[in-house]
Amino acid sequence: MMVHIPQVLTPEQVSRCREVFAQAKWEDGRGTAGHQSAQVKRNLQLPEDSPEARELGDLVLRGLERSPLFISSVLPQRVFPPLFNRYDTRMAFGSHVDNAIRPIPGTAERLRTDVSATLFLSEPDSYDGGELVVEDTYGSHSVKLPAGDLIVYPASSLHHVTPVTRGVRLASFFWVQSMVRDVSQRALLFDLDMAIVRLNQEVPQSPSLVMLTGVYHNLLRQWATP
Ligand SMILES: O=C(O)CCC(=O)C(=O)O
Ligand SMILES: [Fe+2]
Repeated sequence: MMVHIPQVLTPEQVSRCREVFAQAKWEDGRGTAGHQSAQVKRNLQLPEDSPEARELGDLVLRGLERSPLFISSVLPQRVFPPLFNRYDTRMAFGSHVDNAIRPIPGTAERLRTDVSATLFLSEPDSYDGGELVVEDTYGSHSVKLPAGDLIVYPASSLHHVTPVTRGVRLASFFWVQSMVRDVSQRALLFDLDMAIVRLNQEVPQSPSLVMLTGVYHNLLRQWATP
């Protein structure tokens, strides 16, 4: 299940990110990669514990909290502090699966990565290449979104970023531990939630809304580990 979540950041917030990026010290992205992905990763990142990553990470986290589509599709339990990457011309990230467990920087805790996320921060016409390509059982999906938009996809998916052939691709990326670990259960809850929202618009007083909302919460009660 891939979900496109538009406008998690406003154009002003995207501009603030680019302003900070222009002054920041970037480091080799291989520092946070696992053994296999380090071999195919060619990009730059802001250091995890830098004040820049913390300031911009907070912007992203606040954007996520305001997004009903993010909450409904991901059912977040914990969000990894957002990281930021940059692909200059000729940089790319080959095919890999993200590490299942990640230490949360600055804490003794760890997060299970159920959902992976990329928030695009460069306008699509400012660079060529740099598509995020995600494989699932229905084939491969190529994603390049307007600055400020987010894509979420199962962290279990093989994915890669194609080489940037012109310009610079900037993004935020992070992982989420979901209250519902199983992707097919999450997808069912998301479909049900969207159907309830639609029915509420089409037939606002429908008695079926009460029953369907009950089914939603009772499924969540069975499947969620809050
Ligand atoms: O840059 C992206 O869109 C994805 C980055 C990624 O796959 C990773 O850091 O694991
Ligand atoms: Fe990845």
